[in-house]
Amino acid sequence: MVWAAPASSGPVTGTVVVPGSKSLTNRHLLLAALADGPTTLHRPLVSRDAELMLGAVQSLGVTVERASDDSTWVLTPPQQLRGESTIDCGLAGTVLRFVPPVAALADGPVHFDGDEAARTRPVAPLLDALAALGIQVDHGGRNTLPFTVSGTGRVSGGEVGVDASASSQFVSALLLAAPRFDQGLVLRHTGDRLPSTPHIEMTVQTLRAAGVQVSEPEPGVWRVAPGPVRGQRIDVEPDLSTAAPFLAAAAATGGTIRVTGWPTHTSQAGDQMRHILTTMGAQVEFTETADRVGTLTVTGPPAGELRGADLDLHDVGELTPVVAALAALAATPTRIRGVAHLRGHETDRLHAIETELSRLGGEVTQTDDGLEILPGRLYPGALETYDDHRMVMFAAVLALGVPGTEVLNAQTVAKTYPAFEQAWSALVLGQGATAMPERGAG
Ligand SMILES: O=C(O)C1=C[C@@H](OP(=O)(O)O)[C@@H](O)[C@H](O)C1
Ligand SMILES: C=C(OP(=O)(O)O)C(=O)O
Repeated sequence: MVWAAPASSGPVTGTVVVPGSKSLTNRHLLLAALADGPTTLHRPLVSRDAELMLGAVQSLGVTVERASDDSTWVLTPPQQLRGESTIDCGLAGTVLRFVPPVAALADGPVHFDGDEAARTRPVAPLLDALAALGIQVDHGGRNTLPFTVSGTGRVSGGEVGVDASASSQFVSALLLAAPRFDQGLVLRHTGDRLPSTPHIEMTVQTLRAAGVQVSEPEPGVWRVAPGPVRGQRIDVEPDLSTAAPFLAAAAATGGTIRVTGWPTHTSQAGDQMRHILTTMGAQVEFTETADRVGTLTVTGPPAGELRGADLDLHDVGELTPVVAALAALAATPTRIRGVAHLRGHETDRLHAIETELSRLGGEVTQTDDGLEILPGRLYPGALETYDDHRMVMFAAVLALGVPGTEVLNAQTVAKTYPAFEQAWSALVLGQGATAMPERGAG
């Protein structure tokens, strides 16, 4: 599908309700498979990545009841996780990395495959760690998809190292399954850098909320005690990284965007947009509206006054495409650092951003670990999106300032937000205040 993404004809203003967090939904779905009773998810993300994780846990024997409007999912784990199954990872890092350690607890072989592009996403350090824990993994020497984990119903656990410099998800994956290992796990990160640490903190908090004992005896070492994982009732937070392009729209156009349901305290990377947008000259306000949630309001500076910035996005790499698009609309240069690992995301994101911004005439240079973006006039063109949902969001933000921009294969945004184009167009064209109707409120 070619999407004619709208340009703004003035300040973009409105109230936005974004869908549930991908990272939280998929952690809770996975833990539901390991739990000692049913788990109820209220307002889960309904998107390709969430459906892939749901399909994965169903293949392992979890039963799922979905409310007709998908506002609630109830998951009941089996007595014994089932082998002889096949898992489609699609292009979801969370499925590719989080499910294999759980598959080792199944009672037979579990086969993994996914999209062509997923075969180039890093997974070898995780497979090596599983092998070091005595789990049989067959990958035909490729060290990537497709591979088979031969579950035997139990994993003894113990101590293991993993080099997670390519993805924090290797650490999260091992920690999430660890309470069900006989001896639990002591995990040591062996690499020199560790990206996306808020996502590891999210894993630790999610485990603790399910009654699991987790400690970090020293930086880069985690200890998970063996024990039950409690089935729970969870209200899934909105996805703050999905909120990022909407907030960017206010910043780029001198408009005002309000996002409701913003958690007061959260481990989500998207929360960092508050700091990034303030640095670039926007005004950011948070008003608590109920217990532990509020409304985040971003008001952009007057047209032409958005500033570039020097930003280390190592901890929040998934924000890079949207921030890069915003930087291209700013009045002064931007440097983005600390995100070399984005070369192993849904696509090589540094290459993708450089190529697509250059296509519109933007001045952008890829560095060892990031991007330098200079202000300048942009011209319309048709932007490739590389099967990457965040490249669709990148293109949407750029298009605000470049009338006539087209976005190719825009439906790939369904990885995390199937209704993104409609919500975005309605907001930018001023037709609707709410980007997504609130489902199953209350
Ligand atoms: O654990 C998670 O839910 C995620 C961790 C991060 O991965 P990397 O550490 O590979 O960047 C992040 O970029 C991704 O969008 C989601
Ligand atoms: C890197 C991302 O996804 P994944 O969970 O597939 O790694 C992302 O959503 O930006």
